[in-house]
Amino acid sequence: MLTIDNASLSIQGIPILRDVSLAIETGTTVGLIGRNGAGKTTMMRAVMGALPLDKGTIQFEHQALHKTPPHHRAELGIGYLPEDRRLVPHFSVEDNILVSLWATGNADRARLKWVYDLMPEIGRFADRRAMTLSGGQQKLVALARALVAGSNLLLLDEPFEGVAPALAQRLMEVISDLRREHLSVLISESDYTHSEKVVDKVYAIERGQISLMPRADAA
Ligand SMILES: Nc1ncnc2c1ncn2[C@@H]1O[C@H](COP(=O)(O)OP(=O)(O)OP(=O)(O)O)[C@@H](O)[C@H]1O
Repeated sequence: MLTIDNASLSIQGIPILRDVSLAIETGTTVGLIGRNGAGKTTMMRAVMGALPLDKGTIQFEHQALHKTPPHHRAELGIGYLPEDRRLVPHFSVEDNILVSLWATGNADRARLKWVYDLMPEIGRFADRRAMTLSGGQQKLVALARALVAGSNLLLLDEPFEGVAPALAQRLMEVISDLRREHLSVLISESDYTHSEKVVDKVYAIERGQISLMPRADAA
């Protein structure tokens, strides 16, 4: 379970996250919906350890993540799909997928095979350099990289942004299939278009403040 409690964070003295609390129960998929600049990426980066909190805590299982150096995330089974993909252009697709495991010295071939089985289209271009792929294909590769590392928790920052409808549908199928794996997943989106179909609960974020949204089907 991931629990963020009363977390506040500022960048260059400007408050960006204000007293944010959020919980992702193990095996559930949670949405984080907010407009451009609301604080979605900042929140994910705080969980990844790239930005320090001013106050509050981030706990994952029994680990105080806000005190854990960033490179320990792979060991904890935490995978991250950044909004801008961040693939290494000259690396092959497979090396890009495995790069998140190099820090742990654990190039887990079984996990790689599981990802290729989940997304067979990736296996077909595994040897190509990342820079020769389309933007949508690169998004799939970045999701594969997050999945290889993220055996416990996945943070997906706007995975559907700028993706053609057919690929967005495919990404949703892959994310839906993760339910069977008992993975905890956080998906951010600027509106509720895609994630609505795959999430168990949704938080709205606005100017760095977060609230749990009532489910439309709970009325
Ligand atoms: N490095 C930075 N320096 C200054 N301000 C920043 C920095 N990173 C983020 N911010 C500010 O923090 C706020 C939240 O940004 P963030 O990227 O988290 O939003 P977001 O919800 O992910 O938006 P988007 O959908 O546009 O990616 C914005 O007002 C942004 O300008």
